[in-house]
Amino acid sequence: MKEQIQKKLSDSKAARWTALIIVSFTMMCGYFLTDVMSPLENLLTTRGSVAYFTDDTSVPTDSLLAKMELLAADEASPSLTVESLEKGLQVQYLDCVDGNQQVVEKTVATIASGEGWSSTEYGFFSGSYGYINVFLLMLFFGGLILDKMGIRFTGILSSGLMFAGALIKWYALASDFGDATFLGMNLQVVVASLGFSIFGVGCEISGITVSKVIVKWFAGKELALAMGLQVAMARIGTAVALGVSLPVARMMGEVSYPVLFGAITLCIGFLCYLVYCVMDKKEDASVQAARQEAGETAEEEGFKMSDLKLIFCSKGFWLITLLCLMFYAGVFPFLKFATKLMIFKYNVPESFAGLIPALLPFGTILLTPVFGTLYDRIGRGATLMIIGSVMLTVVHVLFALPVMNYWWFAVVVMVILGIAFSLVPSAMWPSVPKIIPMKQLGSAYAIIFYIQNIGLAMVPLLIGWVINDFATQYNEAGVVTGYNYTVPMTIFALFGACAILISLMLRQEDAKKHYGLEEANMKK
Ligand SMILES: NCCCC[C@H](NC(=O)[C@@H](N)CCCCN)C(=O)O
Repeated sequence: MKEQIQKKLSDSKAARWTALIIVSFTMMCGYFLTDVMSPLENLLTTRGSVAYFTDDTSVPTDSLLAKMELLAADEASPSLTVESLEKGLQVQYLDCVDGNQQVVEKTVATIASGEGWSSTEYGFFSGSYGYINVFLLMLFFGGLILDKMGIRFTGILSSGLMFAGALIKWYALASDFGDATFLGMNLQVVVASLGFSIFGVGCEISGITVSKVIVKWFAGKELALAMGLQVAMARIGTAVALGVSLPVARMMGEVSYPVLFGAITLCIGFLCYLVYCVMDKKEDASVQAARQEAGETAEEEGFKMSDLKLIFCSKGFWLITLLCLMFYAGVFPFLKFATKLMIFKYNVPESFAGLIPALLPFGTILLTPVFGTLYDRIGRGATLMIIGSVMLTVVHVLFALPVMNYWWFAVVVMVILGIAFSLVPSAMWPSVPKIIPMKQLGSAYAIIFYIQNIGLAMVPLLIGWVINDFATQYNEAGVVTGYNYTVPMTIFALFGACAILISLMLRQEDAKKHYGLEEANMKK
């Protein structure tokens, strides 16, 4: 009789890659929503509506109407209103071209309404992703819930929270709050930030859940490649958000439409996670059956609070956590301000400005799995993290330079940042299971994400305030004329410098404790 060996579902290549694609899709939708507002900074911080012309230039409608009135002053022209400006309308107005007053003729492509937020309010809103996670310790509890209640319950809860938060954010942006305030802050900013905070809780808890899902299905197999592919799919979400959000908002004349689209995709992501739960149940059943066949009756011991001690006492764990804080503080918050940086520092036309930051996640889509495979097969994880941190620092120093303000230079620098942003995540995340055992992994990822969220919450707040108070340039009439990005970009470079230091310490610690960070992941 042929001997039958009971196999786990995850031993099937098709099954484990299917599970990966499903959970990665849910995360991709989350990443789309995370950055969907980043390219809209300029529109959000514009007061009143803006007329965009077919030649890709734009003028606030108030100023356009004034310039049109000026030209029509001595003619018996009908009185002009914002409502009379519409798509396809040919307008003539007096404008200063090369120092001379000239009559300019243009065609209106679209009218979009700005929200009139200050840079500080925009920074507050961008950081709100992490407020509940940080101040209500939600990520910490999320890790405990994950280790106690399991992957299925936690994933459903967190993807539901992402969807709910996205709906609140959309409601805030689609509604007119007039001049209403809450605790002295623009009410629209407050409600949008509340939605983004709730979404942030869901997105981060989904992140740790998906990490645990991947370790469950891929441990001892293509772990780093799988993690790299999950991150690559997430980056598609970020890239699409950065690339299409502004054109969509301009076309629809409203900042809320890209968010509505994001909320719809999150609903689909939620449904996908339910499908994964069916697979997860089958995997558990197959593991149970395989154990019984092998005569292993003892159940794996559950998570205990005392297990946290092991995590907190590990120096390697703390170094990875601090590296994560510093490295990510130099990337995700930077993306929130990158589109406006392209417009004002590198003079990129507004409709293309989001495409240059979008190069960053696009590059990582290919490179993260490549570096993941490299780590799986050759090792050198700690060294990859050092190289990535050096590149991050160089990039921000180059962005801080007051010279070389050419669009092609910004493209080159962004590509380098893309390589750095592939190197560090593809080596850092698969290194955590080498330091912390599976049983405490949910809590370990949660603590790392928690500390990382302090950066994701506070850095946009800091940079928004710095741009508002130190980088904005005004003319004598108090009108904003441009921005000087030297100080904000120098702050980002400092995060990179800290990341270099920490990654060097991590390699040293690895050599002492033999975590195996420089060794290959795949067992031959
Ligand atoms: N297996 C862990 C993968 C983590 C990927 C990592 N994500 C994060 O660090 C999140 N805490 C923050 C994501 C913010 C955008 N939603 C990544 O590199 O994206």
